[in-house]
Amino acid sequence: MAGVTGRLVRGWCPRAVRRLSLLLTSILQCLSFTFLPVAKFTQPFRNHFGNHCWERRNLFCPSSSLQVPAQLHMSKTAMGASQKDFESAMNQVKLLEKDPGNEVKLKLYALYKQATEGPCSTPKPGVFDLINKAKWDAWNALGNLPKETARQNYVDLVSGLSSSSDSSSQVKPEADREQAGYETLVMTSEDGITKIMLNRPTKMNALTTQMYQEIMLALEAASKDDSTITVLTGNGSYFSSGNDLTNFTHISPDEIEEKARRGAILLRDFVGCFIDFPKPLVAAVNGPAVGISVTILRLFDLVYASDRATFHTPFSHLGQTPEGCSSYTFPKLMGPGKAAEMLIFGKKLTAAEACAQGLVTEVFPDSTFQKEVWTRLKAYSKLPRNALRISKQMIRNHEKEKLHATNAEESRILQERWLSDECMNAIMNFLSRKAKM
Ligand SMILES: CCCCCC/C=C/C(=O)SCCNC(=O)CCNC(=O)[C@H](O)C(C)(C)COP(=O)(O)OP(=O)(O)OC[C@H]1O[C@@H](n2cnc3c(N)ncnc32)[C@H](O)[C@@H]1OP(=O)(O)O
Repeated sequence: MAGVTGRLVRGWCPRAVRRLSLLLTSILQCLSFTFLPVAKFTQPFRNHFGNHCWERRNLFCPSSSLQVPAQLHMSKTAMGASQKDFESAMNQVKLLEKDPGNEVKLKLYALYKQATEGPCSTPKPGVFDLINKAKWDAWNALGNLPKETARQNYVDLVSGLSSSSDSSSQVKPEADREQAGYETLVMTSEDGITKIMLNRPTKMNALTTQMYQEIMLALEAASKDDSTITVLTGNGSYFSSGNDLTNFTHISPDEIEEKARRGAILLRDFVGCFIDFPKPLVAAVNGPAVGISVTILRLFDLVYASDRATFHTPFSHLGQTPEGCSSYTFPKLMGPGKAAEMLIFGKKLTAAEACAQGLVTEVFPDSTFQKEVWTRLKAYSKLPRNALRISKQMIRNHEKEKLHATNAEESRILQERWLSDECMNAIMNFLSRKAKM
């Protein structure tokens, strides 16, 4: 990478050098994937390389396997909760049906640490270690709060959560329940359908690193909830404009290679979630789709599109290469020639063309799109849940291994592409296009 940078810098005018520096500090923020906002501090508990399972237990109760200090084994006093109450609260947390949200999880974490270890005395994590820093800040903010009080507060907090969780579980399953804890998505469950809506309409639902993470979290939750069908759609005029190109900002030159490596891991995990998703997965493509939001469509079981939608994969224009398993799925679906037009030459398809190629299942007039799609899906969601799930898996299992291998290879190749001059220049052009107007 140093070679590429050196080559580029030599012979450039100062303005170009500044632009290069912007670019280099920018490229592949999609790679700064651990730089999640505090709200997503659950991420470290994810097994990146494994089976996409989330180990929430560790967050709520970070030391469930930890020996409780002897001095905590005391009976309930006027001061507060007994050790038994505390342990029972820890168990209750693990049983919570509804995610209490990251703010509450931070509080639980802090109180737990204070109750078991006392005031925070560990070194403050670095400024870039946002997740651990958020946890450290929450713990440190408790100052010298006595262990007993922290324990009581923990028990009280969990008790409040459990009662609100009880009352929410009495809500009729049909009720539209918006899931808390997402900043870039709106996730709702209604009529046996879990809807994940991309929610950055002013940016055409361009996918930020946070969004990739939240989509993975949402899919994980949807795979386990009691819904029959999961739907991905977009808020506003676009389905999604693909990878957010401002992800490629604020990265220093010496970080680039490492961030590219981590970016490839995130890409592989993100696409892996779609390959492995166990229930019927539907895309309601409400408007134009670009890049990765097009390629992953072949991993859905149904793709319903508005007649206003278009399908565009301008990878070559961006100095990049196909992902989302499209280098395997598109030629298989539409033949190598049509796939080449899309994936190599960036030909944009209309909804009708995408339907003719088999990428879209059915096209609806934009004016009736929402009504027709949701009526159809509500009817489907009443079909026997397990039969749908098993049938989906029977269809998908044939090619799962091939899909994972393709996904790994595409991610590896993109990792290299992100470091190329072609990719840097293309992204710089996009970022500077408004300035040129
Ligand atoms: C872990 C995964 C790693 C990534 C895997 C690889 C993924 C690859 C891809 O997805 S490649 C595709 C990347 N996307 C694009 O190239 C699209 C870029 N955007 C556009 O071409 C246009 O914005 C448009 C055609 C989508 C819409 O054009 P228009 O109708 O003229 O609107 P604006 O351009 O004014 O857009 C409004 C507003 O949104 C911002 N925006 C739109 N798309 C993106 C984007 N992809 N990245 C960043 N920002 C985007 C645009 O800048 C405007 O913002 P502003 O009003 O200027 O603040």
